[in-house]
Amino acid sequence: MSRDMLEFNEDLETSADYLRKAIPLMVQRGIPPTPYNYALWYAHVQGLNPELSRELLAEFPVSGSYSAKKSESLFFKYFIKNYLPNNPKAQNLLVSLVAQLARAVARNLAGSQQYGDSLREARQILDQASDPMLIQETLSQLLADTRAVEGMHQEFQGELQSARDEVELLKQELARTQQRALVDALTNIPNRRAFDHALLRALQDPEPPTCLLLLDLDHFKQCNDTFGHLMGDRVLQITGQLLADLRDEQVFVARYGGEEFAIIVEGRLERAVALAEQVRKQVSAIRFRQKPPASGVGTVTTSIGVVEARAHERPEELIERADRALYRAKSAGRDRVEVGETPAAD
Ligand SMILES: Nc1nc2c(ncn2[C@@H]2O[C@H](COP(=O)(O)OP(=O)(O)OP(=O)(O)O)[C@@H](O)[C@H]2O)c(=O)[nH]1
Repeated sequence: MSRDMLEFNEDLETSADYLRKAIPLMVQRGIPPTPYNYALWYAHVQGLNPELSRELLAEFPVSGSYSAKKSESLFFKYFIKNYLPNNPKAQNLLVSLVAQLARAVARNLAGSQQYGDSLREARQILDQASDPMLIQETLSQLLADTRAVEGMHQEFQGELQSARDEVELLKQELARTQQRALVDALTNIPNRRAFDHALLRALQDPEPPTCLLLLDLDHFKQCNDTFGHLMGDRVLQITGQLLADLRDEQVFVARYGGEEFAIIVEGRLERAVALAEQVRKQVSAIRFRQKPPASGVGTVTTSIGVVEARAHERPEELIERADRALYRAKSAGRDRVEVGETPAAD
């Protein structure tokens, strides 16, 4: 989870406790109970985002004056923009959820205040009353008020529960969005962005060594020109599927872009080279047909550059070396695997 993310997965008791802590802080500063403000101060007492807390306390000191604009911009910064990037559906859901919760809290607060008043009133009467009828009446009234407030709290708990359910739906929606952002739409395998993350992660751990394979389909322009762009897409999909079938704990595959693919192997160079040879052969075995009335059968080959990472090598350096090896494979006639300089060459 990025440190910008705010999570709301506490149980009912804890969330009610957070609200109880947030409200006096808002009252102290004369902050109106708007949805934005509830969300901000709730997140502050939750204490999970020190940056938000710092900024909130700096913008709204006890003696300072309230500004709706400032509060709105903080809400957008910490909730909408960072929490749900590029997902208007989830953003709208979140806004309506906060508004709904704020209404529930306001109702609950007003009810509690009324109950407090009726308790005080009852106490005054009981302190002075000597008439048993009046005492009886006051106690009955108190009992009725207590029941009413109990009911109201139950309703509030129900509203908190339904808010929790909605937050759960929002989280699932967010997870789906994040997942979609990491998958290539045509081949359904991880995309360049996912590859960047995976390579960075792999390089952080020196053991086992990390190898990188860069694959580029040969003369793919010609394939598109002869068989049509749709068939070209199909070839990319088949290649993606073929690579996906190679995946295991140590092998990560991705569409690197266009007609290029990448494979990260967490293991020795020998294993990576063997895998590259296997892929090269499998790709060259792919057959595809022109649409009737044409009857040509197409084949495709691939050139592959393979390198093993050096100690502390940065991703861009490793990619650059794999790219150089790939370029050599192309220059040497294509449909071949070229291995970059080994770590020992340094
Ligand atoms: N069908 C299809 N073609 C694509 C896609 N992405 C890139 N291409 C095509 O891939 C071709 C790549 O061509 P070039 O970079 O000239 O390379 P090449 O023809 O493969 O030749 P070499 O790499 O030198 O062997 C271009 O014609 C692109 O239009 C895609 O998603 N679908």
